[in-house]
Amino acid sequence: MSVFNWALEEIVSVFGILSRVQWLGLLGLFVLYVYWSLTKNYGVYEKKGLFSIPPKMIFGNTKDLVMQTKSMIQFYRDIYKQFGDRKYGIYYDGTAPTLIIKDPDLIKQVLVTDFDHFVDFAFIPKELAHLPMNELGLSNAIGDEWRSLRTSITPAFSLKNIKNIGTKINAPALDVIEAMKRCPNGEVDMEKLTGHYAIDCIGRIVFSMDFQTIKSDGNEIVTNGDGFFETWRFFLTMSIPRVAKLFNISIFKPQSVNFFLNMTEKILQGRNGSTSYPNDVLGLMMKIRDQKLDPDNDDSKGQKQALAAKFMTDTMINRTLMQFFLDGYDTVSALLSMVFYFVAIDPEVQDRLLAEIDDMASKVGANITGDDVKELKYLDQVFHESSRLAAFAFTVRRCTKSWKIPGTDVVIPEDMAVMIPIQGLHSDPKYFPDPDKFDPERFTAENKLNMKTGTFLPFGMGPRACIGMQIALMEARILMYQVFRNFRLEPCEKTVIPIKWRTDHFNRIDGGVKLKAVPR
Ligand code: HEM
Repeated sequence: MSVFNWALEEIVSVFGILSRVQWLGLLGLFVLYVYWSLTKNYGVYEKKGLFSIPPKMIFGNTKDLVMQTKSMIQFYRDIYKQFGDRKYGIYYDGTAPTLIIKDPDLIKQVLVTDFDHFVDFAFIPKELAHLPMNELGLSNAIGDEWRSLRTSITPAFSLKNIKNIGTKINAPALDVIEAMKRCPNGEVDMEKLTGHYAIDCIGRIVFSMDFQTIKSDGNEIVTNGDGFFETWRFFLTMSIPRVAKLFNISIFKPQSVNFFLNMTEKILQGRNGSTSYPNDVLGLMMKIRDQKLDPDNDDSKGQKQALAAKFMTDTMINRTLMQFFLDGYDTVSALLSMVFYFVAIDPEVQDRLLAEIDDMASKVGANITGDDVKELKYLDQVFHESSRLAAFAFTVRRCTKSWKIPGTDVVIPEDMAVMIPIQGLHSDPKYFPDPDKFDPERFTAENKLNMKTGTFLPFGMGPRACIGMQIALMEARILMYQVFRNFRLEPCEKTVIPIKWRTDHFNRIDGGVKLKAVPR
């Protein structure tokens, strides 16, 4: 007797009411139901005239991503190409149809003009967004709550308000230089160093504290920052959110989230007794909470202060502080390490960059300020070109109010995800000729004027664009200035050329960024 027959006999003997044939019928119905629920969405939009890539059961179009047979960057570049000259189409994220938009004008419409229809991010499944374990502050807030929160915390991210930001982060940049000098044979691990730098910058900008991550070559802040993201959690919560909800599986590792929440809570409590407001992001958030922003000196929201204060509770301050570690650490480190990689393997670009930096160094030496560094035009070009090639693969909005695709009768319903394939756009020869070439000339002032809006989106676009962009840019400029003022970077034996993107990370490369730093 086969195991199947035996199992059937057992069931029949336990529930002897149904015959073997009836049981088989029930099983058949169950299988049909599962098949129907896994495929019911496939083909719905195709019938309305939208193009799609034929989906596979369960995976939809995401098999290479879920099985990690392609990097995220390559995956989204390939998906984009498969839509050919079409302006949009349907892409299946597992079983869920997602509108993918390729056309820059439509992208602008979704992200800016018709933002009202696409207020929410769809990175986190809706059913998980409001569980206490996934409450992260701004980036998972939705609808009106997001609007009020964003207005409320925006002044805390304004460079006009974070006084002397350049000078504050010059100290960690100089710490990086000292750490580079200590590296045996000048072999530097730029992923590690930029990671430590990003953490120490958060310490200075947000808390006016020296976390000493660079000096100590890593500490528990780094370990917990690295621990936030676990691939299995990400895929499980994204693909089967109901299971994640049932078993209380959070999107980010709870130990890391709790570590940072406890740390920020202690710092906030320590400050709450004082009547002064230190000049840092935490001080600004406290000013917003207490309605103490001064329109004469601060980039404030004037009479909106009372409303802003309503949302700036201590809990929200804590969660926003934690978000600096979640959103402002790995992003900055991954992109900055790639900046150093691209420059190291392109001696001509490096020569030009060094010339510009030397010119500035002859005037200000090591003590560069935020205003000085903004004058380094070629440095900015290099940063932007790096952020074109090493950008996040995509961003995604959730349709919050049904939306008719212009020029068609197709209506995108509430809750459907709309994906903007950033990496596809950044590598489209129509917008960036010879797209694989690292060419900072694309970002001269003149060429930027000719760049089509909606094609270059390393920080997103519209009201929901990255709130930390100016801070990230400042961190990049200061570190680039100090590194190239002191060293020439070259590839070494451990440098991985050509680029091979990791399959388990958004925008890092296999083998990391190991380079040789030659003192100048
Ligand atoms: C190189 C570094 C960074 C990159 C490439 C980056 C990129 C992005 C992108 C692509 C988005 C989505 C935008 C959209 O869909 O339109 C985003 C959102 C966001 N970023 Fe950044 N980011 C960086 C650094 C930072 C920093 C330093 C912070 C500081 C805390 C930060 C905080 C945020 C937040 C809070 C959001 C969500 C905004 C909202 O929900 O309104 N990011 N970022």
